[in-house]
Amino acid sequence: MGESMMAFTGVGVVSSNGFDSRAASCTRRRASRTTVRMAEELGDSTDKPGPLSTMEWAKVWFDNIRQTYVLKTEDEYAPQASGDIAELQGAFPFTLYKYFAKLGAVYTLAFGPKKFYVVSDPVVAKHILRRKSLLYDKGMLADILEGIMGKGLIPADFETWKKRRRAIVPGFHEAFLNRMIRTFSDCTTRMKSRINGEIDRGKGGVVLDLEAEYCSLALDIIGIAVFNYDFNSVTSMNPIIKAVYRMLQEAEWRSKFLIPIWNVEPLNWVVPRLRAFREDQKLLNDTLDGLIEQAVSSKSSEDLEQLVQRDYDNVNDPSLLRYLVDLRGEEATCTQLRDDLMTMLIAGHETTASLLTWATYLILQRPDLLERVREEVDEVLGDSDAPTWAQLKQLELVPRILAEALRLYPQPPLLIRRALAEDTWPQGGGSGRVSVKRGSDIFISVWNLHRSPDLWENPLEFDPDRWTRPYSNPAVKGWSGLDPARANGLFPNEVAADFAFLPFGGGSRKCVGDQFAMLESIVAFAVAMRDFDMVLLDDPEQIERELVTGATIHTKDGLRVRVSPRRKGDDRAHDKTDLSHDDTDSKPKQRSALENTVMEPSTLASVPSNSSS
Ligand code: HEM
Repeated sequence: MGESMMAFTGVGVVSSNGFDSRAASCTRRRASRTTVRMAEELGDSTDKPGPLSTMEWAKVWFDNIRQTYVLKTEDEYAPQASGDIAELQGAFPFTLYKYFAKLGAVYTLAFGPKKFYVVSDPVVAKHILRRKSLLYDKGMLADILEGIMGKGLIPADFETWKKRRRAIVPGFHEAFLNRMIRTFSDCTTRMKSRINGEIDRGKGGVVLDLEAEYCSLALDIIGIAVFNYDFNSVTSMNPIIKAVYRMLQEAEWRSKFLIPIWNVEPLNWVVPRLRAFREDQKLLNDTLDGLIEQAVSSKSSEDLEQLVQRDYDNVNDPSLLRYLVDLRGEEATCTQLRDDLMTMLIAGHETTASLLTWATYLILQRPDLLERVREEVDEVLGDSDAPTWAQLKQLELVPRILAEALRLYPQPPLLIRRALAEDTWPQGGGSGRVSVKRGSDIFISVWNLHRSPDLWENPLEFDPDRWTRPYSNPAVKGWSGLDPARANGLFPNEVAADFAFLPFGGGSRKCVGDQFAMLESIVAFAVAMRDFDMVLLDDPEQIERELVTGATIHTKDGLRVRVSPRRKGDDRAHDKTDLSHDDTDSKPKQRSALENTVMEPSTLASVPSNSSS
């Protein structure tokens, strides 16, 4: 099934992922606040119902088959989409948008014994992700990822998740993030030097696949941040890097595969693909085990308060592994630590690379915005390759561009949940209140939410300045609209748009690495835009037509860009072809490409105005 897997603190800024990283002296209060906050995020449900038994599953599937194929009746509450399953493979999230236009903000899809609710409504999304989060788990996503991430945060059972989340979230404290800014700039500088080397060899310009460049950059950064291991994939390739890439591809492939054949143990030794995966997994596990053993052998048990006061500028190993091993009171087995690390490696790698890819793709079609970005970055960072947190906080347009890239290309485009108890959803913009049974599978379509004409002005337009203008639609009952004043931090998040914008999810399962990822992307994007002139070589309309998706959204064959050193002022006045796809005309080109990809505006107009009833 083509569903997807998947998910700033400054001094005095409260992080939205459950951790308030104020001054170090507040640490004890902060630790208990993490627990309180977590309780709040778990919503107003009281107990977490357990997973379904085999007998319960048999009944759910029997009822689905009976309703869909024997009685041929629709769900009592939500319209049902009918379509060719082949149409859904590969382009699944985008196809869901077409059905959204026809059927509204909540509808169902049926395949064999399976039935899915597709939700494109911010009020219902908030209900599921935040208000009643205890009534839902990750369902199919956990089934798919367990073989890769074990009991890491994404597929873990509830008790393990609660314990590990409580340990991991405070690990992204201010001193750690501050130290990571140095890692972001060091790795970005390394990428820059390599590109400059290629440019020199190419006599002034070179054609690069920027998607691959950003992928290497993000891998190097996450390796250092999570387990203090430098893959150095920006400049080299070795068996471990290859194994990581194949593991990521496997996670992506499994997320699209209908039958979980990898759960049939003997097949893992017979099917070549699964056998190769096992070998990669062993290589990677051995490497991680070695790093974990090393960390454990030099363990220095400390309280959270002491850990966040460490002099991160001077420690040899600033990694999350070091923090998790040293954290007193949350001791974990080596296997658990490995699962934690593997989960963060996978969750934090391609997501960030995709964000950088799409932000670059979008800005290269808007020379007017590129000029503004360069003005901002020149003014705030000057020529520095080592920005400070204080400088990063002064950037305004860059974070808005990244937020807008995440709006148009959310990573992942779908969030997956399963109802563990009967529940009735609020009306929101839908045509009526929907009741779901225990065992119902749900896709929250972030792609649809982010492009809904009910929730955004000119939803398909790349308009980073929208994040400065309030927007509301009283017809979507219970939705408080976009209010830039609610964006409490360096970038607009789900709170600013009241769950119409879910770049990092929301509620108790919200991304733990949101601020890390945004800081990383701000550094890399700002430096790349400041220092290079780039020309998009492929036709944006074709790129849009051929989007590929799994856990993240990719171009079909990479983002081909001609890169040369940035020419400033007079130099550039002599040659106007270096800035972007077509910089002779500063009118936005973005809109038409986006419109052609997914849905005609006329179709959009026919989206039932969910809002009226
Ligand atoms: C631009 C980059 C990123 C994006 C767009 C992103 C997006 C997301 C989203 C949407 C979720 C929620 C999934 C759900 O509710 O089902 C999530 C969860 C998660 N993310 Fe991220 N993420 C990014 C970077 C990172 C990084 C850098 C890390 C780690 C260093 C990370 C670690 C995680 C983990 C562990 C979870 C699971 C949390 C839980 O279930 O408690 N992510 N991410």
